Amino acid sequence: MLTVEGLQVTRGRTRVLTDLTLEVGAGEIAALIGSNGAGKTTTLMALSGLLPIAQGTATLRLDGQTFDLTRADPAKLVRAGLVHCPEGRQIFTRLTIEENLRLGAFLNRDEARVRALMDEIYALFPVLRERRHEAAGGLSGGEQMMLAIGRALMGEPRLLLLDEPSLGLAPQVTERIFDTLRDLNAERGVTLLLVEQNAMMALDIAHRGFVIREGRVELAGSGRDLLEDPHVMGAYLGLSA
Ligand SMILES: Nc1ncnc2c1ncn2[C@@H]1O[C@H](COP(=O)(O)OP(=O)(O)OP(=O)(O)O)[C@@H](O)[C@H]1O
Repeated sequence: MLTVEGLQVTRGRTRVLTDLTLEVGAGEIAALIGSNGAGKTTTLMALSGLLPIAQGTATLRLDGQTFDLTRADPAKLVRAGLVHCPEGRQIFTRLTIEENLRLGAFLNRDEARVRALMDEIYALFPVLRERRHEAAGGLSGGEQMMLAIGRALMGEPRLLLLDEPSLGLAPQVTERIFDTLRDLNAERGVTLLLVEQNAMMALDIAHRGFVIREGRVELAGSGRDLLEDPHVMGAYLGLSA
């Protein structure tokens, strides 16, 4: 579904992605892991058109259509099903929960469909329904993450780029979020490309994992293989296996 080869991205004066190559198959959960500053967030931003790609190729294939991510119009990509749930959640704290959700469907003119999507998200995260008319800023960190994921789902993603869903959340809340991600993938067939500091959690649900270091993929393998590789856990992530 997604093929990236030799991707190079510069931020300021730094070439952050030096030569990034990866592949994500339809229906998979793929995880990008690696230490701070390795280039994980930059990868997602480049793929969704938020940062220019200096060199390399990035191709998305959906339903027989091919999109060149190095030059595609971001709105067209969203319409095709590439949705980015950014780092730090980026919800609108003064808007209500429902207003935030609606923003995720800004390209959708079919009100009945928008309502149906919202109902699906409320079924997934009932707390959002209960508080739908409240300002989103009053939600806890975990609830805000649910809202950020919900808003992304309003765009009916086929490929969801998800940046650090566990950021700042308590372990039980992170677990709940990861269970939901696993269900979204297994039951609704949403392909996920996940960036995570919490490598253990991410690799545990991922079909494929990529260890990023200095803007390139240093190691790739199945989630299970990487999880069981003491070299990965020790040398790259500063964790003991
Ligand atoms: N706005 C920016 N301008 C210039 N350089 C930046 C900018 N944002 C990030 N960088 C640099 O890009 C590099 C990679 O950052 P990136 O956010 O992609 O890393 P990451 O792997 O996602 O790590 P983190 O988990 O800390 O976000 C870092 O060296 C960082 O200093």
